[in-house]
Amino acid sequence: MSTDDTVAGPLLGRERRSPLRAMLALFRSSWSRLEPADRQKLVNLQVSVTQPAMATVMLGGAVLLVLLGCLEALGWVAGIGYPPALSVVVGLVLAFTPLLVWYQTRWYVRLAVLLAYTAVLGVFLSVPMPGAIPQLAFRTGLFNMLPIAMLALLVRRRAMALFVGVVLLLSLVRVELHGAPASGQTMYWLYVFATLGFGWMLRRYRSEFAARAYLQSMNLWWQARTDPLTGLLNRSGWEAVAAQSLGRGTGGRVRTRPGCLVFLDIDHFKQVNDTHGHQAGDDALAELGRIIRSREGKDYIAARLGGEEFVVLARTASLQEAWRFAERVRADFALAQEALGCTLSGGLAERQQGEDLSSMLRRADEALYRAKSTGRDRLLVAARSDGVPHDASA
Ligand SMILES: Nc1nc2c(ncn2[C@@H]2O[C@H](COP(=O)(O)OP(=O)(O)OP(=O)(O)O)[C@@H](O)[C@H]2O)c(=O)[nH]1
Repeated sequence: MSTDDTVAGPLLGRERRSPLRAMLALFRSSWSRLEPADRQKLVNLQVSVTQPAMATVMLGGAVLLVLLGCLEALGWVAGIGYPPALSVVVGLVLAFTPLLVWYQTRWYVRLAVLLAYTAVLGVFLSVPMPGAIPQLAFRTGLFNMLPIAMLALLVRRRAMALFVGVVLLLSLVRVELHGAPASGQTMYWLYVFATLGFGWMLRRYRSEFAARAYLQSMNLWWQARTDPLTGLLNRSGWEAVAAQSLGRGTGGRVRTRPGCLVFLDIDHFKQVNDTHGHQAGDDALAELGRIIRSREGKDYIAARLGGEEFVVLARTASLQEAWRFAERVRADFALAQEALGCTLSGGLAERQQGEDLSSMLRRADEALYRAKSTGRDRLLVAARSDGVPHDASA
């Protein structure tokens, strides 16, 4: 899960809607609500889950071909023109393809193996040799189990499209070479398209289910890491998101701006609670959250750490930009809370080479402490760790 997304909408519970609307909703996939990075993660996750099932289905098809070859040799079932021994040998060779699907890491190689496997199995199960007796209805039925299972298991759209192409091509070749089974061409194509349709539906269901479960888990993740009063991240959410964001590069470009941390704390908040009541205190906290959200810039990660302490990591801001942001928040808050006379103090720390989050937080906290002890209602910038003082307001 990419942790720098915004909150992912309401929880997806059991939605009450008409059956028709529920069916149509399957066509508006929840995938569209996922960020590209999350989609990629979900694709990888689904591939890893469906891979063993896919390998098992492929092994099953190969075993079926060996079995048919043996039964044909015994004269228990009618053949379609291929020597039974060849069916057995081809079946045994195909039995190794699941290993390739299992161990091969490149998806397009796996797909090529699957397509080749499908073509070969399709020929031996349902495309007869020209001139052979077309005892085909049940054989084709057996083969068409494969598209249903594979479409339910294929994850990537391109893979699905190519797979459908191979199945249609096989069906076409078979009709061209030998006509449709006794039930007739119309019935045959209905059968083929119903097979593909059901397979596609299963795949749709699977990926929709995965996307919804993923969105649910993302929602729960954010709920557990969001402060309900202010809508900002809570401490654990901020630590996770901010630490991850600090560690992340800027896509190969050298970051010229170091980033800053702003630590804000409402002055005499206990007094606000004691004098005007807890609700007035809550309102002041919510107001500060709203102001921070309205003033924060791109790449800002804001949180309520607890009580009346707020923190903002301005990932790519210069000290001057962070200062201007904090100053606007301080002024907006003083204005909004004029009636209560509620003010804000803050400490700012500019990130130093290789500095981690806890060190920035500690320095900003020291600056905040100095702002509090020198009169409150002000911002101060932390000295660098080598002791050189900063002056961002200049
Ligand atoms: N209304 C409300 N009050 C809270 C909440 N969380 C913590 N507080 C109160 O915030 C107050 C914090 O008080 P102090 O830590 O003494 O800080 P202060 O009074 O702001 O003093 P300075 O920070 O030194 O200016 C306490 O009275 C807490 O009960 C909350 O969610 N809502």
